[in-house]
Amino acid sequence: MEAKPTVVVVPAKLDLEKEICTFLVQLSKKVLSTKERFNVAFSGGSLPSIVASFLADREDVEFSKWHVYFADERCCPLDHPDSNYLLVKAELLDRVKIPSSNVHAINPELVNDPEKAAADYQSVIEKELPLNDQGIPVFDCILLGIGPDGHTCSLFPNYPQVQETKKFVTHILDSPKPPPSRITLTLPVLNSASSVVFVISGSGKTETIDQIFHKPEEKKPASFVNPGPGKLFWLVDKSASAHIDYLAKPVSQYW
Ligand SMILES: O=C(O)[C@H](O)[C@@H](O)[C@H](O)[C@H](O)COP(=O)(O)O
Repeated sequence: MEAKPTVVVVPAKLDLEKEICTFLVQLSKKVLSTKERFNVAFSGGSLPSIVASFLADREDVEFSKWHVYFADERCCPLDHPDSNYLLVKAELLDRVKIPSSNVHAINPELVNDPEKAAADYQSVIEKELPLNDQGIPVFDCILLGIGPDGHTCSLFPNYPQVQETKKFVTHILDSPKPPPSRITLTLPVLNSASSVVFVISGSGKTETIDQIFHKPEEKKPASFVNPGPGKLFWLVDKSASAHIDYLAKPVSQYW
C-alpha cells in the first residue's frame, strides 16, 4: 500500500473498543474547537458495535453537534434487519443525543432504485459537507471495516465501483456479500476525508491485512484507501495484527 498509515495494535477487542472511543472523543473535540459540526460516516458489519461500546457512555462528547452518515448502505427499508442505519441506530443513535435531523440516512423511498438512491445520497453529502478545491465532499472522519476478500464500504475486488472517479456515491446491484443492492461512497471521497480509520478485530482478518499492506498485485479495494499523510489510521487487535505488528507504535504517541 502507498499510504503510510498510523498503525495501532492493541491486545484484544475490548482494548480496540476503548481505543476507537478515545480516538473519536479527541478528534471530535479537536474538530468542534474550530467548527460547528463533526461529520462522521459509519460502515456496517462489526464496526458500529465496536465503535459504540464505550463511546455511547461518554458524557464529555458534544453529540448534539455530530452529523452521522453511512459509508455504505444496503438498499432496504430503514427498519429492515439488513439496514446499516438500523444497526448504527441500535448501537449508538438510540443511546446518545444526536438530533435525528443530524442523521443522514438513505432515502427509504428510493431503495427499489439503487441508482437513484446513490444519486440522491450524493446530493445529500454535497449539500451537507464542505467541498475541497476539487469539489469533493470532505468528511471529518470515515470509519471502515474490511471483509475477508479485502472489500471496504461496498467496494468489492474486481467490481467497477472501485474504478469510479467521477461519482461520490455509486450503486451496486450484484454485491457478492448479501444483500446484493447497495450504495457506497467511492474512493475519491474516501481519499479526500480528513481522517479514515479502519477498525479491525479477529484472526479472520489477518491474511487479508497482509494482502492489503504487502501484496499490491492483489488489488484489494481497501489498499486503495489513502487520504494522505497523517490521515489514515489502522486500529487492529492482536489477533488480526500478525503481519503489521512491526509497524505499530505505542498508542500514547498518537492520542
Ligand atoms: O455494509 C456492509 O456490508 C459493510 O459496510 C462492510 O463493508 C463491512 O464493513 C465489512 O464487510 C466488514 O464487516 P465485518 O466487520 O462484519 O467483518
